[in-house]
Amino acid sequence: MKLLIKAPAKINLSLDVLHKRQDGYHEVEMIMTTIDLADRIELMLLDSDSIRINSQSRFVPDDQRNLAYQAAKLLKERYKVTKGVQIAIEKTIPVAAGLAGGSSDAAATLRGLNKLWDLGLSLDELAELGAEIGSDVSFCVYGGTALAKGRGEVITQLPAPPTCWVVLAKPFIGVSTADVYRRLELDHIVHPNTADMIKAIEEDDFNGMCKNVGNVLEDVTLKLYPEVAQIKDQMIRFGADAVLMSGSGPTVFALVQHDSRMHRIYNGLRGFCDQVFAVRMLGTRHTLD
Ligand SMILES: C[C@@](CO)(OP(=O)(O)O)[C@H](O)COP(=O)(O)OP(=O)(O)OC[C@H]1O[C@@H](n2ccc(N)nc2=O)[C@H](O)[C@@H]1O
Ligand SMILES: Nc1ncnc2c1ncn2[C@@H]1O[C@H](COP(=O)(O)OP(=O)(O)O)[C@@H](O)[C@H]1O
Repeated sequence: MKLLIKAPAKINLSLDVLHKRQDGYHEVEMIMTTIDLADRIELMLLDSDSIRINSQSRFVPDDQRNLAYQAAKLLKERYKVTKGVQIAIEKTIPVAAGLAGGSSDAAATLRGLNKLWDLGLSLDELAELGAEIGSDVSFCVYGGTALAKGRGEVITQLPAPPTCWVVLAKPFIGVSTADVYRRLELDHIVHPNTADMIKAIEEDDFNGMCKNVGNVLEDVTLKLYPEVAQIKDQMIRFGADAVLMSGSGPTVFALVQHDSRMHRIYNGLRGFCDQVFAVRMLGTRHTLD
């Protein structure tokens, strides 16, 4: 038996850090949404008691370090599953880019194995397990649009954001999330207005959404990699309605309503960046079937 599952990337429409916690993580408030840029995960049932993993990407580990492997191992141990699985990952989401590709692969593996191994778990139960793998995995289990609090695992669903294009540009660098959080100077943060961003989404107010994008990690990554700021400037010059770095970066995204401007930004950045995509946001949450 085989299952094919899509694992979509996320962007952070806003990302605020409230304080550093005793456990070393940061207390966050983030508005996250899934986009139509996805890895494909193929799960094949094995009768032997093993987890095998492969992907063609040279940037992704082919062993127990892979987050999809960790998802399978967690389910297998927690629910004493005696069957195995072969996990094949076809990467499209850029790696270490602030788009949660690894977290989404893990979340898709949790959703898929729930079915393949016939575990009967709810999305809430899968999201709780996901938090043991990484801070962004719980959100990725649900997908859609949400407010994420705690270290990222406390999820409140929101409606789909106003319709627009998302043009993503990834420079030729990868960023370590841990390093970016470590360098964040908590006393010098300009906090985004999360409440106003939620209001804009709830009222389907595109201009309000654009006005309230903000990411406190942006300054840290911009200082380390000036090319990220250059991409932002170019997107603005090409007519973006709003521009922001996603997560810890280095991917930058533009929100834009008009098709002609989307094309101008996309064509203007191609060749200048490692990878460029023009996609839509995915409004709806995942379901279990
Ligand atoms: C910044 C964000 C925004 O969505 O995403 P990415 O840029 O990674 O996509 C997330 O907060 C990243 O989530 P994720 O990548 O799952 O983080 P984890 O694996 O749990 O943690 C990696 C490291 O980041 C730091 N970390 C992460 C989350 C958090 N709330 N506080 C932290 O300080 C910790 O140092 C941790 O060791
Ligand atoms: N399935 C996976 N896909 C991508 N990266 C993975 C995966 N499993 C483990 N990783 C590791 O996780 C790190 C962060 O990957 P990723 O989730 O793409 O980035 P980000 O945390 O910036 O969203 C990478 O350096 C990679 O080695």
